[in-house]
Amino acid sequence: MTVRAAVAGASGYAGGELLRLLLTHPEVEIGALTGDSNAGRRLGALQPHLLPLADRVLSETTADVLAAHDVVFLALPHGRSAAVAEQLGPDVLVVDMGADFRLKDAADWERFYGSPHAGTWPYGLPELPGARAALEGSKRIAVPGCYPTAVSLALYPAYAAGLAGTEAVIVAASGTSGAGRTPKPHLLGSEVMGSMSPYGVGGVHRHTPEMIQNLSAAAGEPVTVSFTPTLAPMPRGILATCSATAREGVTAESLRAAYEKAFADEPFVHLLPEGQWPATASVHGSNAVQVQVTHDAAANRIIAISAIDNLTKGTAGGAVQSMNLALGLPEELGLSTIGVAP
Ligand SMILES: NC(=O)C1=CN([C@@H]2O[C@H](COP(=O)(O)OP(=O)(O)OC[C@H]3O[C@@H](n4cnc5c(N)ncnc54)[C@H](OP(=O)(O)O)[C@@H]3O)[C@@H](O)[C@H]2O)C=CC1
Ligand SMILES: CC(=O)N[C@@H](CCC(=O)OP(=O)(O)O)C(=O)O
Repeated sequence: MTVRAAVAGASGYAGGELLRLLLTHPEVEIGALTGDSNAGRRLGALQPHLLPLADRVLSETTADVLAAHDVVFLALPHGRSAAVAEQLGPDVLVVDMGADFRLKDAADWERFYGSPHAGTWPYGLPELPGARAALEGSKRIAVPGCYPTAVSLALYPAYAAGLAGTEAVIVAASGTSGAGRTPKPHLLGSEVMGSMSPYGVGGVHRHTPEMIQNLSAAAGEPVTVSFTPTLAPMPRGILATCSATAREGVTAESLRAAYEKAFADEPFVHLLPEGQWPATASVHGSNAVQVQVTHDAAANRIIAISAIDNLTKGTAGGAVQSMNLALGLPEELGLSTIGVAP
């Protein structure tokens, strides 16, 4: 089976990472590439690391250009996907890497994104309970946000096994590519290098309701999330440090057993050996997720830490993994767990 794939947002970071993966996917042929301000430019001038596509010229992002493909990936800013998606036919597989179709609760969407809710699509985090069944054969996929990917994978086994209290506290560090390619003063090298800084503090970050949605579903009861993101002086990577009160009787051993069971058959999620902790450098450019968990007995808290590459498992790799499931291809096709180090 060869599928023809179009990529909208090919000049951005998420679109560039997606193309890097699609170039080595054995069943994908790369079709139309589109941009906005960069329409008309050669991809080689914008994504020089994608040598085989250097002479491709970006088109305008219109439904006409994107239609007539088997798969359309939308790597566009929030709120831009829905208008394009609604013009694409029901037979086209549409994979939205933005947020437009992630949230189930319309009120949450309106509160955090400030626009009318477009709808909800099957959620592209296959590792969550029940997610694979919803993705298989689907023609619409909502790829998760990068922080919710890291946090949900770190904590869902503890919630699914009934081991964690319902108030999760998360501090996560992200590399600057998480903020996209549009220039902003706080992303200047001189602002970021040699410094770490929090942002979106106090329950206002738009990924908070997405984490609540995932963890509450795993727990079977409402979970609250206190989420503090921080910007780290590195181009890629997320390290999510997550904690919750341990329910009575929880030990490091019972936690480990729950996580071993949850991840036993997962091709991309790796519970590290005891005593070894996740590091962003270990998953650079790979679709792997590193997780470690323990019980802080003195504070009676579960501590779960994950590392992902925000551009790979955090968006483009998750999109390809979900596409594979939707098309009935092997889930791991075109994806690697091999990183780049040092
Ligand atoms: N970066 C990350 O780690 C992650 C990103 N995502 C999501 O992926 C999507 C893209 O993010 P990212 O690549 O980081 O962002 P970038 O800013 O790097 O890229 C944005 C892309 O969208 C295009 N674009 C901008 N405005 C419009 C518009 N009005 N209509 C059509 N196209 C437009 C840009 O085109 P041009 O350059 O030609 O103007 C560019 O190709 C976002 O929804 C983001 O939330 C999800 C998870 C992680
Ligand atoms: C460092 C940084 O700024 N990160 C982005 C997360 C981007 C992302 O993954 O997610 P979306 O698809 O929801 O935009 C942020 O905090 O807004």
